Amino acid sequence: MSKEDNQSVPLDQHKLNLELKSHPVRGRGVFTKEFIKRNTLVEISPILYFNPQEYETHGKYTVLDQYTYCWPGGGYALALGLGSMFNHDSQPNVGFMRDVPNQLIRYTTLRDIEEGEELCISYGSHLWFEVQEEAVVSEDEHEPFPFSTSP
Ligand SMILES: C[S@@+](CC[C@H](N)C(=O)[O-])C[C@H]1O[C@@H](n2cnc3c(N)ncnc32)[C@H](O)[C@@H]1O
Repeated sequence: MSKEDNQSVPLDQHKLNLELKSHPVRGRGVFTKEFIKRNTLVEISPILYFNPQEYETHGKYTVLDQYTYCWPGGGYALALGLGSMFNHDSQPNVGFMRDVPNQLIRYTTLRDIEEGEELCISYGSHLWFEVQEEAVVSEDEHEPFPFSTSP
C-alpha cells in the first residue's frame, strides 16, 4: 500500500469532525476525531434510486452491488455522500432510517462514540465478504440487511 492510500481526507463540509481512513481489508471507513453523544444525527444521504428492472439488468453486475441498499418497492438505492462509506459491524454504533418520500437515509448514533472510533452500521446477516470486525488504522498508514444480495 502506498503512503498516499493512508492519508486522511478531512470532511470539512460536516459539522462533526469526521474523517475517512483506509484499512487494508475493510477499505475506506468513517472515523470521528471527536466524542459524539448518543442520538446524534451524523449524516443525511440523498439516494439515487434504481428500479428493479434496471438493477436486475445492469446494476447488480457492477460495483454498485456492494453499495446499494434495498429500497421499498423492490428497487435499490445508492446512498450519496458518507452513507456509502460506513463499514459493517455486527454491533453497530450508528443506525439508519430510510426516508422514502424524501429519498434520503438518515444516520444517527446508537451510543456515545469516543474520539478515534470508526462509525459503523450493520449490513445484517447476509454478508458477501469476509468480515473483519475491528478496524485498527494506524497513523501510518435498523434495519436488517440493507444491501443487495446478488452474488
Ligand atoms: C458500502 S461499502 C463500504 C465502504 C468501503 N469500505 C469502501 O472503501 O468503498 C461495503 C464494502 O466495504 C467492505 N467492508 C465493509 N465492512 C467490512 C468489514 N467489517 N470487514 C471487511 N470488509 C468490510 C466490503 O468490501 C464491502 O463490500
